[in-house]
Order: sequence, then C-alpha cells, then structure tokens
Amino acid sequence: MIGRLNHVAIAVSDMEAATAIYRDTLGAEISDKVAQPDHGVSTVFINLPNTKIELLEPLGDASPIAKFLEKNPSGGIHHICYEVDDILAARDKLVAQGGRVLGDGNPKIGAHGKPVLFLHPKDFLGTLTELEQA
Ligand SMILES: CC[C@@H](C(=O)O)C(=O)SCCNC(=O)CCNC(=O)[C@H](O)C(C)(C)COP(=O)(O)OP(=O)(O)OC[C@H]1O[C@@H](n2cnc3c(N)ncnc32)[C@H](O)[C@@H]1OP(=O)(O)O
Ligand SMILES: [Co+2]
Repeated sequence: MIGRLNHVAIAVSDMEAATAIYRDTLGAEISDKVAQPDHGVSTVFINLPNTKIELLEPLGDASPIAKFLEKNPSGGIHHICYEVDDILAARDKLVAQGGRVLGDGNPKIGAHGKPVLFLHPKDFLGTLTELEQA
C-alpha cells in the first residue's frame, strides 16, 4: 500500500531557531515559512535528495501539535508521511483492519496541495502516520 517516504516532520517551538540549525549548521536549503491555517501549523520544508523534512510550528490556539510540544519542549519527531496511490482505498482498507483515521475520517488538502490524512499513533508502533495522495 505505502510508497515513497514523502517527509519526516519535526515539531518545533521556535521556527527561526530551527531553520537556523538546518540552514547554517547542516547546510541545507530551506523553503519559506508558510501558514497552514486549516492544519493549525506553520511549515518550512527542507528538500533532501531522497525525501523532505517538514518543520512544524504551532499556529493558532488549537494547534494539534501544542500538547506534543508541552511534553517535548525542545521539539521532536512528530510524524512520518508516506505516499499512497489511492488515499481513499488506503483509508478504507486500514479502517476495515481496525485502524483509526483521525479527524472526521476524510482527507484534507495538505502542504503540497494534495489530499492527506492521519492515522492514530497507537495503531502504528507509537508513530503518528500521515498518508498523502501520490
Ligand atoms: C501541514 C499539513 C500536513 C502536511 O501536509 O504535511 C501536516 O503535516 S499537519 C501536522 C499537524 N496535524 C496533525 O498532527 C493532525 C493529526 N494529529 C492529531 O489529531 C493529534 O495531534 C493526535 C495525534 C490525535 C494527538 O492528539 P493530542 O491531543 O495531542 O494528544 P492525545 O493526548 O490525544 O494523545 C494520545 C496518545 O498519543 C500520543 N501521541 C500524541 N501525539 C503523538 C505523536 N505525534 N507521536 C506519537 N505519539 C503521540 C500521546 O502521547 C498519547 O499517548 P499516552 O500518553 O500514552 O496516552
Ligand atoms: Co506532514
């Protein structure tokens, strides 16, 4: 079902400090910061030869990453994102196997303009898992 690793997301409380680490210390090229109001986060992407790193900073009062950052104030790996050829077929198959899709169960448009959905971390080895339509 799953295909390419699209991105690994890291939650951060200070985006400027985080981008400085990737840009200045690790020598990576970073994207502009983009507000994603439908997702309660702001994002910066780091394009690597084989995948991407997504830096996430809370946006608004009800950010889904707020509690994670309370527990991990210096930041941490928040989720991984796999591409799938057919996100609705993947969702239906996972739900039929007892997997929990977060939110209302329907895909939302993600940071790359494609449908995404999230799977509960307790069903996937303690790892919050995002699926993105390829
Ligand atoms: C920019 C758009 C998009 C893209 O295109 O890339 C994005 O990436 S948006 C990214 C942000 N959006 C989301 O994360 C949406 C999905 N997330 C959620 O619905 C919630 O964050 C959550 C996963 C349901 C967690 O909710 P929360 O209220 O923060 O915590 P809970 O108390 O309900 O947590 C229950 C349980 O799960 C553990 N947990 C929580 N978050 C994670 C995590 N990121 N990785 C691993 N485990 C996680 C939490 O510790 C609790 O465990 P126990 O303490 O053992 O009960
Ligand atoms: Co993501």
